[in-house]
Amino acid sequence: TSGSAKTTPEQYDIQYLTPVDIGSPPQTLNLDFDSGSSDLWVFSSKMPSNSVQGQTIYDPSKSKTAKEVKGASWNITYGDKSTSKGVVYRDTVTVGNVTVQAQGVEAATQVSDQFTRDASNDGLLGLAFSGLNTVQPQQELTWFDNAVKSLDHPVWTADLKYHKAGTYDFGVINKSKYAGKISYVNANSTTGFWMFGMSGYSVGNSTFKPSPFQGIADTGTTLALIPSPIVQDYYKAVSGAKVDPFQGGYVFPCSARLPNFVLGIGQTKITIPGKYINYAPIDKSGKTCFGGLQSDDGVGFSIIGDVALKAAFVVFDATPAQPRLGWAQK
Ligand SMILES: Cc1ccc(-c2noc([C@H]3C[C@@H](O)CN3)n2)cc1F
Repeated sequence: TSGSAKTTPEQYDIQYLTPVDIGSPPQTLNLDFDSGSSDLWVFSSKMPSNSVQGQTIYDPSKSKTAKEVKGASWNITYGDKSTSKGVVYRDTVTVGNVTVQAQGVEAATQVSDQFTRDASNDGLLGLAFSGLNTVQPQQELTWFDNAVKSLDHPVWTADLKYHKAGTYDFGVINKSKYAGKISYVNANSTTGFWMFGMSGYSVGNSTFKPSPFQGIADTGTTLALIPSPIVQDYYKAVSGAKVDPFQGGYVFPCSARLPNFVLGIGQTKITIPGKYINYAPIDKSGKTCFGGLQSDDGVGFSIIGDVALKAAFVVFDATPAQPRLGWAQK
């Protein structure tokens, strides 16, 4: 089998939400597909009502196929320190006409305020490696790891777009979605992440600078967090750019012209258009804007999030002997 699901950006492409059918009859929730984590968790009927503000909840008592996983619990913290936790059911989960029976569905009993405030996000579907799953005493597999046995190929692809809907495909590499050839690099999955090496970068039309660094492909992170010397080099070319400690990174006048940023990955180069890096105004005045490229200081590796991923067609190839990431222009 193979399948395709449309994914739709929230304002400023802060995250992309994808419809998922859970249970029988199907309850459709819009989830944040996150290649940087490995829990499938949802807003649920088990939460206090005041922490549900506009989201769609999963109610296992209304699903004929839901079975509680007795004694199981989960608890997760994301990069921005937001958290959620709860109990576990197994139920039928369908994404883009690919169905998994008895998928671990983690029903939230509590979520932090950042989740409650995001009315369009009904939970997350983790697409990192299952070793990062937080369910105790026994880890659950990700939806993809359960689906892979029935997929034509052990792959899924991300075709995210700037300010418009894209697609996640499972089990197939759709040639109509990219241009030229796909360039593959090995992924180091021992970290549980889709970790890979980049060879260097260039700013605008300048010469390519060899500067090897490691990063993770993270569909759940909005921006691209890369080594600070590279970020410094980029914003040197943006008039009026400066680090604003109160905003937590580089800002610049919204009227500034932003150069393209090129990432060297394997045999290919991915060009991130300057307009993707003019991420969003910091306030309603629209005078000052926040950069889509920021420093990865404090993380330990770079986080190649949506600002970069939306400039490419990305293949997450989970071939057991050697996972790898494929990159193509589009
Ligand atoms: C309110 C909220 C907060 C965080 C996230 C979130 N989703 O994916 C990620 C990144 C960071 C790393 O944790 C794994 N991938 N962060 C989503 C939210 F809706």
